[in-house]
Amino acid sequence: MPIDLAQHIRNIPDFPIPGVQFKDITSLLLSPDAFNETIARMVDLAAEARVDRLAAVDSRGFIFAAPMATRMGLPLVLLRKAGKLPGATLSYDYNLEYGQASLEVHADDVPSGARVLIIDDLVATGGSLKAAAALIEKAGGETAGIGVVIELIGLGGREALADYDLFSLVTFEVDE
Ligand SMILES: O=P(O)(O)OC[C@H]1O[C@H](OP(=O)(O)OP(=O)(O)O)[C@H](O)[C@@H]1O
Ligand SMILES: Nc1ncnc2[nH]cnc12
Repeated sequence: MPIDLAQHIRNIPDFPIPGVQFKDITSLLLSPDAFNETIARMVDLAAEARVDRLAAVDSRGFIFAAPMATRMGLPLVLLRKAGKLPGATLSYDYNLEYGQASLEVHADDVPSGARVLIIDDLVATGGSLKAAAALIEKAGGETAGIGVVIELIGLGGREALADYDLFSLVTFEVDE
C-alpha cells in the first residue's frame, strides 16, 4: 500500500491566529517511513527539471531540502529570514497568510546563470516563494522550478507563481 502522506499531516485550527487551518508537518516527521517517502517523491519530481542547486526557504523548507540535496548530490543554498546570514546578503520583503517577513540570501551562493530549484514545506499565498524566486534572480540565478510538500488551495499561491513550474505532493483546501 502506498503511504498516504496527507494522513500524516496534522491540522491545527486557529493557529497562529483565528481562522487559519495550520498544516503541521511535525506529525509527518514523527514517521520515518512517511518522511522518507516524502523525500523520495520530492527527489523524483525534482529530477524532471535540469537543476544545478537547491535553495531552501527558512525554516521548514530546510527540513525537506537538506535530505533532497544529499540524495541528488547538489549544492544547497539557504534562504533565511532577515538578520541570520553572516555574509553579504540580498533581501526581499513579502507578506504571509498571517504576517510580514523578509528573506535573505548570501549574494555569492548563486553563481550567474545557475538553475535553482526552490524547496519549501508549503505554499499558501505564494508570497514566500515569490520572494525566494526574486532573490535567486536578483543574485543572478534562474528559477528552475519550485517544489513543496503541501499546496493550500484557495489562497492564490499557484496563480501567484504562474511564471514557474510548481510541484506539490499533497493538496488541501484552505478551509479544510
Ligand atoms: O505561501 P505563503 O503565504 O508565503 O506561506 C507559506 C510559508 O509560510 C510558512 O513559513 P513561515 O514564514 O511561517 O516560517 P517557518 O517555516 O519558519 O515556520 C511556510 O513554511 C512557508 O514558507
Ligand atoms: N495554513 C498554514 N499552515 C501551515 N503553514 C502555513 N504557512 C502559511 N500558511 C500556513
